[in-house]
Amino acid sequence: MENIQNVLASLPEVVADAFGQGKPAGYIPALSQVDPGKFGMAISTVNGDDFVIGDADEFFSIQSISKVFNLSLAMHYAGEDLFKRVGVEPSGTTFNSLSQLEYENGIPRNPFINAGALVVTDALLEFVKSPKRDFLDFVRGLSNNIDVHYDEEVFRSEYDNGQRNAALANYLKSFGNLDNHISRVLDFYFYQCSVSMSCRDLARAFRFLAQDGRHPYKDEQVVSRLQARRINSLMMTCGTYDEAGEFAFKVGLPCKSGVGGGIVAVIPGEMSVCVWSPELGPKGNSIVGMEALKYFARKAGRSIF
Ligand SMILES: NC(=O)CC[C@H](N)C(=O)O
Repeated sequence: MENIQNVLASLPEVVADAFGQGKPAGYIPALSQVDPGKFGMAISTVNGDDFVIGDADEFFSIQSISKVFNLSLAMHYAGEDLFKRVGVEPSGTTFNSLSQLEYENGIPRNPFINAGALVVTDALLEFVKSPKRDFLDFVRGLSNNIDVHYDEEVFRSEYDNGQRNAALANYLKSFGNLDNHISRVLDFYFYQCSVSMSCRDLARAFRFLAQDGRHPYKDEQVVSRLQARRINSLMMTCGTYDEAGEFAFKVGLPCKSGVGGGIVAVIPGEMSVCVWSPELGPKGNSIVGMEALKYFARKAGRSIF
């Protein structure tokens, strides 16, 4: 493989034309204020090496990337039972779609659309004593960075504009697929989305998925080997919503995106990669981020296919 740092160094030029085609998320006002020209990328290898470029050490809102942490914790505690309440099929709909829930009787298609993440959040609440603290500690441990924090302004902004998520939660509750009070589930869900991390933090934190579930900094399993494989498979088929086919086609790696403009990709057995650039395409995924991953995967000769 061509030297990783060289591939990274060539990226800003490669992705230059992709800027200006999308917009930062507008429906969460705090996110629309982020500088659209930001670009960073980080790689964390299973040997413990980091490679970074651009704004890779700047904090940004992880948004739906948090759904992987949420799912990992819930799978760790609840095991197989979780999948009685949430499916493992791609949805082919937007991440915050309501319509499927009605004809599929309140069982969300997968854990990475908002409805699915709300169910997983509800399940996780059964196992954690101090949900917010435990979640933040978990993510800080995975990234080995105590400075990882939650952003109060983003949280407020989400809460004040969270009518669609509230509708999803109410709908799930009406089908009996939420045990906890709706406001408790939403509060914890918005908290998870409001965590701020850098590309370097996220690349490090996702390394457990590149190394069979082993914690990147502790001598323990985050999830079992089989669970790590399953999480990767869900990222591949559902991690970028109704653009998952396009990602499989063009990038060929398990990916998880967030409307903060971050995308994390996993190369099992080798490394995890995080790219960040806030301008989103119509499906809610970073346009520049996708271009960067496409180039990286091709140049580095990596794909799971
Ligand atoms: N795709 C995303 O990143 C969506 C997360 C966002 N907090 C929401 O619930 O709408």
